[in-house]
Amino acid sequence: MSYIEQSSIEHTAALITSTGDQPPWSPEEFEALLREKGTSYHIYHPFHVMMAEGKLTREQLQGWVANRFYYQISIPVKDAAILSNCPDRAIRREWIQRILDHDGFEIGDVKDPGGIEAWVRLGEATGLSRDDVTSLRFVAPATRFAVDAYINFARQRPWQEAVASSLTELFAPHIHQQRLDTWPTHYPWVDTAGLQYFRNRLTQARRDVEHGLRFTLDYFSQSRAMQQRALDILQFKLDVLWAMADAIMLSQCKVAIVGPRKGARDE
Ligand SMILES: O=C(O)c1cc(C(=O)O)c2c(n1)C(=O)C(=O)c1cc(C(=O)O)[nH]c1-2
Repeated sequence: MSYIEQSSIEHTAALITSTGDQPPWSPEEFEALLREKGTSYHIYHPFHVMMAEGKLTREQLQGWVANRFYYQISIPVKDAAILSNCPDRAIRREWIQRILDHDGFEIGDVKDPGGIEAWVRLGEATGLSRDDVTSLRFVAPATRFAVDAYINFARQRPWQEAVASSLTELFAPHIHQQRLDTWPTHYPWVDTAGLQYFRNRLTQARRDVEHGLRFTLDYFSQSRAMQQRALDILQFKLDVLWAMADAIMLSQCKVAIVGPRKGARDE
């Protein structure tokens, strides 16, 4: 059964009322199980391991940045889907900050270009042009499929499930810090000003996850079955990130073996 079939709205309702054989885990046990999922975070994917060890070529690092831009522009769309499904004003007031973080804003004298713009500057710091990044011409088809699965999940599933799917951010500060620590040594040709995106996310991700985790621990604690559902959702999102890394790695291999796809890189 697929993630989505497994979790029809009727099924979610059944999970709430299900007594099951076992009582719910305590909040501490449940949180520990969510955190244990970090063992399959994409920081352990061979492509990210190579990145951290300085083994990527310039073209491979550029390929990662260009592909990841599709994730960057999709995050606020995903967050807008959550807002559109959520009737709870208090949740929406907190959640909307995520869209501002990525899209940026200008309110009176206060301006923030936002995370998407910071990612374009990261691309420029690696030697790509703004158009190389924003045109999406280097994005591999399977990267789109993986990222679109995440957007579709947020559109189609109850907003509480979509909130839980953001919890991979529990593990994100570590990978951002790893890049800040290793890139200047391994990839000295990358302008360090371009690493600002990673610096910004250290605090933003911790704040986001504090909110998302508090909500998930509370909402999904009504039964053991619901807690298991939250763990499965987190696994789905880990798989999205892993699949994205697979897609990026394979697209870089193909470039090396058979040359660029027509319409990409040779333009
Ligand atoms: O660079 C990364 O490895 C990484 C991972 C993740 C994540 O774990 O989902 C996010 C980000 N970065 C990130 O920058 C970001 O803004 C973000 C938002 C979300 C989300 O699910 O809402 N994940 C992530």
